[in-house]
Amino acid sequence: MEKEANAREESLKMLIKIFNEGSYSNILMKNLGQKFTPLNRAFMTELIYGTVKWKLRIDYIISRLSSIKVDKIARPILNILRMGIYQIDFMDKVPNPAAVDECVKLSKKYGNAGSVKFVNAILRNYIRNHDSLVFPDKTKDRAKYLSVFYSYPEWIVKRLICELGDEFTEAFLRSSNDVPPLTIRINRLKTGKQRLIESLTGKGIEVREGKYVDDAINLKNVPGIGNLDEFKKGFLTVQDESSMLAVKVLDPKENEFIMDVCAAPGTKTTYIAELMNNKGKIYSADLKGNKLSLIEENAKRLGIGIIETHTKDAAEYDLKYEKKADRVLIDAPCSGFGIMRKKPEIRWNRENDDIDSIKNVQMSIIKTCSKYVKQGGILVYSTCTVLREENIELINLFLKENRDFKLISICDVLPENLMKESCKDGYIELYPNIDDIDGFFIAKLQRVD
Ligand SMILES: C[S@@+](CC[C@H](N)C(=O)[O-])C[C@H]1O[C@@H](n2cnc3c(N)ncnc32)[C@H](O)[C@@H]1O
Repeated sequence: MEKEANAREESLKMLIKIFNEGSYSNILMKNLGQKFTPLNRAFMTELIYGTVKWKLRIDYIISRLSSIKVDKIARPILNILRMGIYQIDFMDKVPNPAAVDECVKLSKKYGNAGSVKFVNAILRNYIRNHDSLVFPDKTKDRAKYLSVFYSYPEWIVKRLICELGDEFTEAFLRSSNDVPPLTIRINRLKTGKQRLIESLTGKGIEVREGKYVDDAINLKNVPGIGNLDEFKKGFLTVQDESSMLAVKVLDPKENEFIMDVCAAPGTKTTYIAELMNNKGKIYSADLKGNKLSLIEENAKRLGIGIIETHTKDAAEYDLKYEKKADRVLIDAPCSGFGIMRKKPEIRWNRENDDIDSIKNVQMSIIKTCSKYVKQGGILVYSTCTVLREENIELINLFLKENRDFKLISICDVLPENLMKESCKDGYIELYPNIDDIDGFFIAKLQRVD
């Protein structure tokens, strides 16, 4: 019990870091180390990710119950309330009285007698009147309703409705709140699929083969992936199938020269190297020099020796590489709306005005790095977002001004069960609600002048 109380307090501290200091939930969880039992880690993971995801809906609930405006409630107390409402609404295993008691205990420590009363009253009131809670009217203001009910900022909902339509947006928002499986990629330089599956199942881990990529395995009941021997020995890498598909579309070959220009932390760079059988050369660069060590550590762990890392702004031209690369991968910085299942705070960290500046960076990068592609060579542009203005619309704008590039079919490199109309036109849009993997965009271009 004592341990569980600590888990709640640590969760509170992490929520304050996420909401008030812009920290990322996955990085905070990774840094927890061995401080908590696997059971408590699982509890904290659900509590933190869940509270972050459902913040807007929870704040709406608080606003209906509280006489104090949500933004006037002291930060720790507000986050205690958020955790309490999340437990009452979503964590069936926590009895409601226990959720209230634990929140009251926390508010004693982080507030005063008034806050204890306040937290107690709001949570008990919510339990009593849970069923009579009224959400915004879905027939009057669809965007507002979707925003509150599924817990996304209204501007994101509006943008999505504009691009994807009403029904599709609702399905997308719903599934972007799901908990995704933990997907890993087998490192075939070091092990085989059967061998890895056997050693993981031998540890009580539930294993299911990937849906689209032969190198993908979905795992359940993993007690901390970084602690597994299989991880330490470099037999696997955590990677979603969408991200693997971008590399499948790039289709790297042994002894080629490949440029991955937005590469950190190197998930795709290292897959490229594995598919090249660790033969050839990979230029792997990122704007943020402090992230290069992640690529280098990953490469070392996986037994890869063909990667050269560089700190480089991909929007700045380097004449040295003009028409030198067999293939260039631009895994562009983007709004990230395709991966909100894994990084729920993305929705709170972006603003409407950010999209235009993101698009400007994407366009500068593609204009610059396309120059590195040799005659007949390949350029793959990918993002982890579903906004078409960052995806196919951006590619079409680029192609208008760059007649020496054309989109080419990707039917030959994708599995049958993923074939979509657009694949023959050289691109694919992936959605969690349709394809059951991260939302992604992948386009394949060839230099043809
Ligand atoms: C989507 S992430 C890349 C993920 C990576 N490809 C992987 O699979 O592990 C985009 C990366 O682009 C980097 N970035 C942002 N702006 C950049 C720029 N102007 N030039 C190069 N890299 C940039 C970010 O630091 C970030 O690491």
